[in-house]
Amino acid sequence: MPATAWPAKRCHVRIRDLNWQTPGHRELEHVHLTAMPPGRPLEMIFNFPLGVRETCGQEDACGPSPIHLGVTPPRNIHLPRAEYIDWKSLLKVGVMDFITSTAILPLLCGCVGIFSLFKLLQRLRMKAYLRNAVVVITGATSGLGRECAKVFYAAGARLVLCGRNREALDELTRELAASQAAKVQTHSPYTVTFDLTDPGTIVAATAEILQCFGHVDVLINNAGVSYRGAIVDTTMDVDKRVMETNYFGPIALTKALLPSMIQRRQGHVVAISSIQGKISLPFRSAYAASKHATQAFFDCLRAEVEQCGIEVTVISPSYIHTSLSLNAVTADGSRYGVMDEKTAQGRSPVEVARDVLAAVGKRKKDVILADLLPSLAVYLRTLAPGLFFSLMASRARKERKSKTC
Ligand SMILES: NC(=O)C1=CN([C@@H]2O[C@H](COP(=O)(O)OP(=O)(O)OC[C@H]3O[C@@H](n4cnc5c(N)ncnc54)[C@H](OP(=O)(O)O)[C@@H]3O)[C@@H](O)[C@H]2O)C=CC1
Ligand SMILES: CCCCCCCCCCCCCCCC(=O)OCC(=O)COP(=O)(O)O
Repeated sequence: MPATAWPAKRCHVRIRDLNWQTPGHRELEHVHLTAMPPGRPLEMIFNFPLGVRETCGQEDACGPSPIHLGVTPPRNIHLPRAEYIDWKSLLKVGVMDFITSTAILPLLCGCVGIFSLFKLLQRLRMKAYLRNAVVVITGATSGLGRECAKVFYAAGARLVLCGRNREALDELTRELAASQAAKVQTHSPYTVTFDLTDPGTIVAATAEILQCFGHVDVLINNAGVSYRGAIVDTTMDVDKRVMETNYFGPIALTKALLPSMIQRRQGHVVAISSIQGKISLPFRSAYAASKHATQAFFDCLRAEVEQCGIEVTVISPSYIHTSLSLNAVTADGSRYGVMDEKTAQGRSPVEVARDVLAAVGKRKKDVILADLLPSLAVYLRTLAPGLFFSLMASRARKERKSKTC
């Protein structure tokens, strides 16, 4: 359509943010340029405002109406080159061309095939790694430890279940024996009772385990206790108790088993830490400190024993629905005894146990098991510490207020 057929009415021309005038100073309104590879005739869509009816060389057009000008834009209409090209449409056409071209389909199929094969091999390797492996789990009487016992049992591991409560360990053993879910050959677990705050019992338990099995393939340091209290009110005995349970106990157990692992040039040490091993929350001082120490110790260990063929995995979960808050110790050493809302809303321990199994099977080094907010908090602590500390201070003010009011 020649330029003379453009609407006689005064309209505005708008191309993205550009206003420009047509030859003869007639203004068009809402002209949209569509796909126009260089050298192709210009196509314009005249989009008249509601209520304005106009004949744009077509029958009574109202609203968007494409007009193929059949000419290149007049010289006195200056449009930047980019405005001539609808990149989206061009990209779509390009991608479709690329996909339907002869090479890409076989290439895509090949990639999917290789990826599936890789995943299959990874699963087989993981299964082989855990089948018949001697796996020691501390804190198996409750929460995450109990669920870990179930998933590692179903994977065919030879379990050593540790805890302070013999009855609870026996009950778990009966439950495992009654479960039918396993697809592989399972092994009746061995149970050992000891208290992580008592170094003597740790040494004796290690000797018992090594005497019975000869070696340990995987040690899962899961047992732990949390804490609720203000630093100013907390006795040193409480700080020590939390550190003994969460830090000194697990490292004593690890050190007791390490020589046999080094001798075999094989073994895997797992630490169930916490997001609070990476960030510190107010009124959790003893717990956060013990988890930070755990993270640091096992990071050092990983570096030191890598050349001996020993793997170290630190797992940092966010809230899990267990008895952790109920069992937490308070500033004066008494049991907190409250199921916190955040704990109750936490992930199911079954799911977390499956993630632990996968992390161990894949020999991961450091795993965060958390939603977006706690994960972001970890990065914020590193990238914008000032902002993170302000957020924590305001959290402390709010929490203190809710306690006193
Ligand atoms: N729940 C959560 O929100 C989160 C938990 N974690 C971590 O997960 C791990 C498991 O805790 P979870 O299952 O949640 O809590 P639970 O309280 O349910 O389980 C804790 C386990 O640790 C054992 N334990 C505690 N003190 C000792 C001790 N002195 N000696 C030997 N065993 C002891 C308990 O044994 P007993 O039955 O004898 O008391 C119990 O089996 C902990 O390390 C915790 O820090 C990490 C992030 C979040
Ligand atoms: C860019 C925006 C970033 C926004 C970040 C805001 C910071 C918000 C703070 C989030 C804190 C998450 C805390 C998670 C704590 C946690 O998961 O702890 C796990 C435990 O070990 C639980 O133990 P507890 O005894 O405390 O129940």
